[in-house]
Amino acid sequence: MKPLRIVVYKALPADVEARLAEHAELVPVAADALHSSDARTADAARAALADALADADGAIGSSVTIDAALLARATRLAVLSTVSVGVDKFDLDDLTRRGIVLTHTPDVLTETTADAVFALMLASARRVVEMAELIRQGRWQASIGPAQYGVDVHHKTIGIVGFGRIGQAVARRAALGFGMQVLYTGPRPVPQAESAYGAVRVELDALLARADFVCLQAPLTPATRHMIGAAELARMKPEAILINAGRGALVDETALVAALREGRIRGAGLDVFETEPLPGDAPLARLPNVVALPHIGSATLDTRHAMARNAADNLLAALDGARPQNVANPAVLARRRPVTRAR
Ligand SMILES: NC(=O)C1=CN([C@@H]2O[C@H](COP(=O)(O)OP(=O)(O)OC[C@H]3O[C@@H](n4cnc5c(N)ncnc54)[C@H](O)[C@@H]3O)[C@@H](O)[C@H]2O)C=CC1
Ligand SMILES: O=C(O)C(=O)CO
Repeated sequence: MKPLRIVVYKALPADVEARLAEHAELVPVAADALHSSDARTADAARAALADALADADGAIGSSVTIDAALLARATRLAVLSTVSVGVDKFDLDDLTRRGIVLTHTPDVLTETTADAVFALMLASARRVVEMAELIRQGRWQASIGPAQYGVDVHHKTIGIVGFGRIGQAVARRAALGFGMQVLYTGPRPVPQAESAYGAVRVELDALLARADFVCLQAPLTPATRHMIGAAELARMKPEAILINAGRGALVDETALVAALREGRIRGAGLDVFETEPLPGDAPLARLPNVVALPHIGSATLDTRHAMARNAADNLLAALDGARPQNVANPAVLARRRPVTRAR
Protein backbone atom coordinates (compact mmCIF):
# COMPACT_ATOMS: atom_id res chain seq x y z
CA MET A 1 0.00 0.00 0.00
CA LYS A 2 1.27 3.47 -0.83
CA PRO A 3 2.02 5.93 2.02
CA LEU A 4 -0.14 9.05 2.30
CA ARG A 5 1.13 11.80 0.03
CA ILE A 6 0.32 15.48 0.51
CA VAL A 7 1.15 18.09 -2.13
CA VAL A 8 2.24 21.40 -0.58
CA TYR A 9 1.83 24.28 -3.03
CA LYS A 10 2.42 27.16 -0.62
CA ALA A 11 5.28 27.85 1.80
CA LEU A 12 4.10 26.80 5.27
CA PRO A 13 5.51 27.66 8.72
CA ALA A 14 8.11 25.08 9.82
CA ASP A 15 6.03 23.72 12.71
CA VAL A 16 2.98 23.25 10.49
CA GLU A 17 5.04 21.48 7.85
CA ALA A 18 6.58 19.26 10.54
CA ARG A 19 3.11 18.33 11.82
CA LEU A 20 2.02 17.29 8.33
CA ALA A 21 5.27 15.38 7.80
CA GLU A 22 4.49 13.24 10.86
CA HIS A 23 1.52 11.84 8.96
CA ALA A 24 2.48 11.85 5.31
CA GLU A 25 5.16 12.18 2.70
CA LEU A 26 5.18 15.84 1.62
CA VAL A 27 5.56 16.73 -2.05
CA PRO A 28 6.48 20.42 -2.43
CA VAL A 29 5.57 22.31 -5.60
CA ALA A 30 7.28 25.69 -6.05
CA ALA A 31 4.63 28.25 -5.13
CA ASP A 32 6.62 31.20 -6.49
CA ALA A 33 6.94 29.59 -9.91
CA LEU A 34 3.16 28.99 -10.05
CA HIS A 35 2.67 32.76 -9.79
CA SER A 36 5.52 33.73 -12.10
CA SER A 37 4.76 36.44 -14.67
CA ASP A 38 6.95 34.45 -17.08
CA ALA A 39 4.45 32.20 -18.89
CA ARG A 40 6.92 29.34 -19.48
CA THR A 41 7.91 29.21 -15.81
CA ALA A 42 4.26 29.29 -14.70
CA ASP A 43 3.24 26.62 -17.24
CA ALA A 44 6.07 24.33 -16.13
CA ALA A 45 5.04 24.79 -12.49
CA ARG A 46 1.40 23.96 -13.33
CA ALA A 47 2.55 20.82 -15.12
CA ALA A 48 4.59 19.88 -12.03
CA LEU A 49 1.53 20.50 -9.85
CA ALA A 50 -0.64 18.30 -12.10
CA ASP A 51 1.99 15.53 -11.93
CA ALA A 52 2.18 15.79 -8.14
CA LEU A 53 -1.63 15.76 -7.73
CA ALA A 54 -1.86 12.64 -9.93
CA ASP A 55 -0.28 10.61 -7.16
CA ALA A 56 -1.52 12.42 -4.02
CA ASP A 57 -4.14 11.86 -1.32
CA GLY A 58 -4.30 15.49 -0.24
CA ALA A 59 -3.04 18.95 -1.12
CA ILE A 60 -2.61 22.20 0.80
CA GLY A 61 -1.97 25.70 -0.53
CA SER A 62 -3.70 28.86 -1.68
CA SER A 63 -4.10 31.42 -4.46
CA VAL A 64 -3.84 28.91 -7.33
CA THR A 65 -6.85 28.13 -9.51
CA ILE A 66 -7.38 24.39 -9.19
CA ASP A 67 -9.29 23.55 -12.36
CA ALA A 68 -10.39 20.37 -14.14
CA ALA A 69 -7.13 20.23 -16.12
CA LEU A 70 -5.09 20.09 -12.91
CA LEU A 71 -7.36 17.38 -11.48
CA ALA A 72 -7.70 15.22 -14.61
CA ARG A 73 -5.23 12.58 -13.42
CA ALA A 74 -5.80 13.08 -9.66
CA THR A 75 -7.91 9.95 -9.23
CA ARG A 76 -6.64 9.28 -5.69
CA LEU A 77 -6.98 12.86 -4.39
CA ALA A 78 -9.45 12.89 -1.48
CA VAL A 79 -8.92 16.30 0.15
CA LEU A 80 -7.92 19.79 -0.94
CA SER A 81 -7.20 22.21 1.91
CA THR A 82 -7.02 25.89 1.07
CA VAL A 83 -5.20 28.29 3.40
CA SER A 84 -7.92 30.90 2.90
CA VAL A 85 -11.56 31.42 3.74
CA GLY A 86 -12.36 32.36 0.14
CA VAL A 87 -12.95 29.37 -2.12
CA ASP A 88 -13.27 31.16 -5.46
CA LYS A 89 -10.18 29.37 -6.84
CA PHE A 90 -12.19 26.14 -6.92
CA ASP A 91 -15.22 24.78 -8.78
CA LEU A 92 -17.16 23.40 -5.80
CA ASP A 93 -19.68 21.44 -7.87
CA ASP A 94 -16.91 19.79 -9.87
CA LEU A 95 -15.04 18.83 -6.67
CA THR A 96 -18.25 17.37 -5.23
CA ARG A 97 -18.85 15.35 -8.41
CA ARG A 98 -15.32 13.99 -8.11
CA GLY A 99 -15.80 13.16 -4.42
CA ILE A 100 -13.02 15.56 -3.32
CA VAL A 101 -13.49 17.34 0.02
CA LEU A 102 -12.51 21.03 0.04
CA THR A 103 -11.69 22.55 3.44
CA HIS A 104 -11.03 26.25 4.14
CA THR A 105 -10.10 28.53 7.07
CA PRO A 106 -13.02 30.64 8.31
CA ASP A 107 -13.05 32.45 11.70
CA VAL A 108 -9.29 32.52 12.42
CA LEU A 109 -8.85 35.54 10.12
CA THR A 110 -12.11 37.39 10.79
CA GLU A 111 -10.88 40.03 13.26
CA THR A 112 -7.60 40.66 11.44
CA THR A 113 -9.40 41.20 8.14
CA ALA A 114 -11.92 43.52 9.80
CA ASP A 115 -8.97 45.55 11.14
CA ALA A 116 -7.64 45.80 7.59
CA VAL A 117 -11.00 47.08 6.36
CA PHE A 118 -10.81 49.83 8.95
CA ALA A 119 -7.22 50.60 7.99
CA LEU A 120 -8.45 51.12 4.41
CA MET A 121 -11.37 53.28 5.54
CA LEU A 122 -9.22 55.52 7.72
CA ALA A 123 -6.38 55.73 5.19
CA SER A 124 -8.77 56.63 2.35
CA ALA A 125 -10.87 59.11 4.31
CA ARG A 126 -7.94 60.87 5.99
CA ARG A 127 -5.65 60.59 2.93
CA VAL A 128 -2.99 58.96 5.10
CA VAL A 129 -0.83 57.53 2.29
CA GLU A 130 -0.98 60.69 0.18
CA MET A 131 -0.08 62.95 3.14
CA ALA A 132 2.74 60.68 4.33
CA GLU A 133 4.12 60.80 0.79
CA LEU A 134 4.06 64.62 0.94
CA ILE A 135 6.59 64.52 3.77
CA ARG A 136 8.67 61.72 2.23
CA GLN A 137 9.02 63.83 -0.93
CA GLY A 138 10.02 66.94 1.05
CA ARG A 139 6.89 68.81 -0.05
CA TRP A 140 5.62 69.81 3.42
CA GLN A 141 6.58 73.45 3.27
CA ALA A 142 3.56 75.17 4.81
CA SER A 143 0.58 74.26 6.96
CA ILE A 144 -1.76 72.09 4.99
CA GLY A 145 -5.02 73.66 3.87
CA PRO A 146 -8.45 72.64 2.57
CA ALA A 147 -6.97 71.09 -0.58
CA GLN A 148 -5.40 68.41 1.65
CA TYR A 149 -8.23 67.94 4.14
CA GLY A 150 -9.87 64.56 4.44
CA VAL A 151 -13.34 63.53 5.58
CA ASP A 152 -14.53 62.09 8.88
CA VAL A 153 -15.14 58.42 9.50
CA HIS A 154 -16.77 58.64 12.94
CA HIS A 155 -20.55 59.07 13.01
CA LYS A 156 -20.86 58.54 9.25
CA THR A 157 -22.89 55.79 7.56
CA ILE A 158 -21.25 52.52 6.55
CA GLY A 159 -22.94 50.15 4.11
CA ILE A 160 -21.71 46.57 4.26
CA VAL A 161 -22.29 44.26 1.29
CA GLY A 162 -21.59 40.71 2.47
CA PHE A 163 -22.72 40.64 6.09
CA GLY A 164 -21.10 37.40 7.20
CA ARG A 165 -18.33 36.79 9.71
CA ILE A 166 -16.04 39.60 8.54
CA GLY A 167 -18.84 42.00 7.59
CA GLN A 168 -20.28 41.73 11.11
CA ALA A 169 -16.84 42.21 12.70
CA VAL A 170 -16.55 45.43 10.65
CA ALA A 171 -20.03 46.46 11.84
CA ARG A 172 -19.00 45.98 15.47
CA ARG A 173 -16.00 48.28 15.04
CA ALA A 174 -18.10 50.81 13.12
CA ALA A 175 -21.02 50.97 15.54
CA LEU A 176 -19.33 50.54 18.92
CA GLY A 177 -15.98 52.17 18.17
CA PHE A 178 -16.82 54.91 15.70
CA GLY A 179 -20.48 55.67 16.42
CA MET A 180 -21.42 54.88 12.83
CA GLN A 181 -24.83 54.02 11.43
CA VAL A 182 -24.60 50.51 9.94
CA LEU A 183 -26.54 49.47 6.84
CA TYR A 184 -26.18 46.03 5.34
CA THR A 185 -27.48 44.01 2.46
CA GLY A 186 -27.57 40.27 2.10
CA PRO A 187 -29.77 37.27 1.46
CA ARG A 188 -31.07 37.04 5.02
CA PRO A 189 -31.56 39.27 8.09
CA VAL A 190 -29.02 39.13 10.93
CA PRO A 191 -31.11 39.93 14.04
CA GLN A 192 -28.13 39.68 16.42
CA ALA A 193 -26.33 42.51 14.59
CA GLU A 194 -29.53 44.53 14.37
CA SER A 195 -29.92 44.49 18.16
CA ALA A 196 -26.21 44.74 19.06
CA TYR A 197 -25.12 47.36 16.51
CA GLY A 198 -28.38 48.93 15.37
CA ALA A 199 -27.66 47.54 11.91
CA VAL A 200 -30.42 48.04 9.35
CA ARG A 201 -30.97 45.68 6.41
CA VAL A 202 -31.71 47.50 3.16
CA GLU A 203 -31.72 46.75 -0.56
CA LEU A 204 -28.42 47.28 -2.38
CA ASP A 205 -29.69 50.39 -4.20
CA ALA A 206 -30.68 52.07 -0.92
CA LEU A 207 -27.35 51.13 0.66
CA LEU A 208 -25.44 52.64 -2.27
CA ALA A 209 -27.47 55.83 -2.12
CA ARG A 210 -27.07 56.35 1.64
CA ALA A 211 -23.63 55.06 2.63
CA ASP A 212 -20.57 57.27 3.08
CA PHE A 213 -18.46 54.10 3.00
CA VAL A 214 -19.58 51.17 0.86
CA CYS A 215 -17.67 48.09 2.07
CA LEU A 216 -17.61 44.92 -0.03
CA GLN A 217 -17.05 41.70 1.92
CA ALA A 218 -19.05 39.18 -0.10
CA PRO A 219 -17.53 36.02 -1.56
CA LEU A 220 -16.78 35.95 -5.29
CA THR A 221 -19.30 33.70 -7.04
CA PRO A 222 -20.91 33.80 -10.48
CA ALA A 223 -23.74 35.79 -8.85
CA THR A 224 -21.49 38.42 -7.24
CA ARG A 225 -18.97 38.91 -10.09
CA HIS A 226 -19.11 42.60 -11.12
CA MET A 227 -21.99 43.25 -8.72
CA ILE A 228 -20.62 46.81 -8.52
CA GLY A 229 -20.51 48.26 -12.05
CA ALA A 230 -21.16 51.62 -13.67
CA ALA A 231 -24.85 51.71 -12.65
CA GLU A 232 -24.09 50.90 -8.99
CA LEU A 233 -21.22 53.41 -8.82
CA ALA A 234 -23.56 56.05 -10.24
CA ARG A 235 -25.94 55.46 -7.32
CA MET A 236 -23.22 56.23 -4.75
CA LYS A 237 -22.92 59.72 -3.26
CA PRO A 238 -20.16 61.86 -4.82
CA GLU A 239 -18.46 62.11 -1.42
CA ALA A 240 -18.67 58.35 -0.77
CA ILE A 241 -15.69 55.99 -0.63
CA LEU A 242 -15.71 52.39 -1.91
CA ILE A 243 -13.81 49.83 0.18
CA ASN A 244 -13.17 46.36 -1.26
CA ALA A 245 -11.49 43.70 0.85
CA GLY A 246 -13.62 40.88 -0.58
CA ARG A 247 -12.42 39.97 -4.06
CA GLY A 248 -11.36 42.25 -6.93
CA ALA A 249 -13.87 40.86 -9.40
CA LEU A 250 -16.81 41.95 -7.24
CA VAL A 251 -16.18 45.29 -8.97
CA ASP A 252 -16.02 46.16 -12.66
CA GLU A 253 -12.62 47.85 -12.45
CA THR A 254 -12.98 49.69 -15.76
CA ALA A 255 -16.13 51.37 -14.46
CA LEU A 256 -14.44 52.07 -11.11
CA VAL A 257 -11.45 53.77 -12.75
CA ALA A 258 -13.82 55.98 -14.79
CA ALA A 259 -15.83 56.95 -11.68
CA LEU A 260 -12.64 57.76 -9.74
CA ARG A 261 -11.08 59.76 -12.60
CA GLU A 262 -14.22 61.80 -13.10
CA GLY A 263 -14.66 62.41 -9.35
CA ARG A 264 -18.07 60.71 -9.37
CA ILE A 265 -17.08 59.11 -6.07
CA ARG A 266 -14.52 60.51 -3.64
CA GLY A 267 -12.13 57.60 -3.50
CA ALA A 268 -11.50 53.90 -3.03
CA GLY A 269 -9.61 51.71 -0.60
CA LEU A 270 -8.78 48.41 -2.25
CA ASP A 271 -7.07 45.30 -0.90
CA VAL A 272 -8.05 43.04 -3.80
CA PHE A 273 -7.97 43.30 -7.60
CA GLU A 274 -9.21 41.43 -10.63
CA THR A 275 -5.59 40.72 -11.54
CA GLU A 276 -3.19 40.04 -8.68
CA PRO A 277 -0.44 41.09 -8.37
CA LEU A 278 -1.74 44.46 -9.61
CA PRO A 279 0.77 45.78 -12.18
CA GLY A 280 2.52 48.95 -10.98
CA ASP A 281 1.36 50.88 -14.05
CA ALA A 282 -2.34 49.93 -13.65
CA PRO A 283 -4.63 52.96 -13.17
CA LEU A 284 -5.75 51.72 -9.75
CA ALA A 285 -2.12 51.67 -8.65
CA ARG A 286 -1.58 55.30 -9.66
CA LEU A 287 -4.77 57.29 -9.04
CA PRO A 288 -4.28 59.75 -6.15
CA ASN A 289 -7.74 59.02 -4.71
CA VAL A 290 -7.03 55.29 -4.34
CA VAL A 291 -5.35 53.52 -1.45
CA ALA A 292 -4.24 50.20 -2.94
CA LEU A 293 -2.89 47.37 -0.77
CA PRO A 294 -1.40 44.06 -1.96
CA HIS A 295 -4.08 41.71 -0.56
CA ILE A 296 -3.00 42.04 3.07
CA GLY A 297 -6.40 41.55 4.74
CA SER A 298 -5.30 38.56 6.82
CA ALA A 299 -1.56 39.16 6.57
CA THR A 300 -0.33 39.37 10.15
CA LEU A 301 2.22 36.93 11.55
CA ASP A 302 -0.27 35.55 14.07
CA THR A 303 -3.17 35.17 11.71
CA ARG A 304 -1.27 33.71 8.77
CA HIS A 305 0.21 31.17 11.19
CA ALA A 306 -3.24 30.35 12.59
CA MET A 307 -4.60 29.92 9.06
CA ALA A 308 -1.82 27.52 8.08
CA ARG A 309 -2.30 25.50 11.28
CA ASN A 310 -6.05 25.42 10.76
CA ALA A 311 -5.65 24.30 7.14
CA ALA A 312 -3.27 21.52 8.19
CA ASP A 313 -5.67 20.36 10.93
CA ASN A 314 -8.57 20.40 8.46
CA LEU A 315 -6.55 18.36 5.96
CA LEU A 316 -5.41 15.75 8.46
CA ALA A 317 -8.90 15.37 9.96
CA ALA A 318 -10.41 14.87 6.52
CA LEU A 319 -7.72 12.38 5.49
CA ASP A 320 -8.26 10.55 8.75
CA GLY A 321 -11.83 9.82 7.77
CA ALA A 322 -13.14 11.87 10.69
CA ARG A 323 -15.97 14.31 10.05
CA PRO A 324 -13.75 17.19 8.97
CA GLN A 325 -14.11 20.77 10.12
CA ASN A 326 -14.63 23.70 7.78
CA VAL A 327 -15.81 21.84 4.71
CA ALA A 328 -16.67 24.24 1.89
CA ASN A 329 -18.60 21.65 -0.17
CA PRO A 330 -20.51 19.67 2.52
CA ALA A 331 -22.58 17.86 -0.13
CA VAL A 332 -19.44 15.84 -0.84
CA LEU A 333 -19.51 14.12 2.55
CA ALA A 334 -22.07 11.59 1.33
CA ARG A 335 -19.83 10.54 -1.55
CA ARG A 336 -16.24 11.33 -0.59
CA ARG A 337 -13.36 9.24 -1.91
CA PRO A 338 -11.93 6.65 0.49
CA VAL A 339 -8.44 7.25 1.90
CA THR A 340 -6.20 4.23 2.35
CA ARG A 341 -3.44 4.52 4.92
CA ALA A 342 -0.14 2.68 4.77
CA ARG A 343 0.08 2.14 8.53
N1 LIG B 1 -8.78 40.72 1.64
C1 LIG B 1 -8.50 39.60 2.28
O1 LIG B 1 -7.36 39.32 2.60
C2 LIG B 1 -9.60 38.68 2.67
C3 LIG B 1 -10.73 38.57 1.89
N2 LIG B 1 -11.73 37.72 2.28
C4 LIG B 1 -12.94 37.66 1.44
O2 LIG B 1 -14.05 37.91 2.28
C5 LIG B 1 -15.08 36.99 1.96
C6 LIG B 1 -16.04 36.84 3.13
O3 LIG B 1 -15.45 36.13 4.19
P1 LIG B 1 -16.35 35.72 5.47
O4 LIG B 1 -16.98 36.92 6.05
O5 LIG B 1 -15.54 34.86 6.34
O6 LIG B 1 -17.48 34.85 4.74
P2 LIG B 1 -19.00 34.62 5.17
O7 LIG B 1 -19.45 33.47 4.35
O8 LIG B 1 -19.11 34.56 6.64
O9 LIG B 1 -19.73 35.96 4.68
C7 LIG B 1 -20.06 36.24 3.38
C8 LIG B 1 -21.44 36.87 3.38
O10 LIG B 1 -21.74 37.35 2.07
C9 LIG B 1 -23.12 37.13 1.86
N3 LIG B 1 -23.44 37.20 0.43
C10 LIG B 1 -23.33 36.24 -0.51
N4 LIG B 1 -23.77 36.71 -1.69
C11 LIG B 1 -24.15 37.99 -1.49
C12 LIG B 1 -24.70 39.00 -2.31
N5 LIG B 1 -24.96 38.77 -3.61
N6 LIG B 1 -24.99 40.21 -1.77
C13 LIG B 1 -24.75 40.44 -0.47
N7 LIG B 1 -24.23 39.52 0.36
C14 LIG B 1 -23.95 38.31 -0.14
C15 LIG B 1 -23.36 35.76 2.49
O11 LIG B 1 -24.74 35.56 2.75
C16 LIG B 1 -22.54 35.89 3.76
O12 LIG B 1 -23.32 36.46 4.80
C17 LIG B 1 -14.32 35.73 1.55
O13 LIG B 1 -15.11 34.91 0.70
C18 LIG B 1 -13.12 36.28 0.83
O14 LIG B 1 -13.40 36.44 -0.54
C19 LIG B 1 -11.64 36.98 3.41
C20 LIG B 1 -10.52 37.05 4.20
C21 LIG B 1 -9.40 37.89 3.89
O1 LIG C 1 -8.64 34.00 3.20
C1 LIG C 1 -8.89 34.63 2.16
O2 LIG C 1 -9.89 34.39 1.46
C2 LIG C 1 -7.99 35.69 1.72
O3 LIG C 1 -8.29 36.42 0.83
C3 LIG C 1 -6.67 35.85 2.37
O4 LIG C 1 -6.66 35.63 3.69
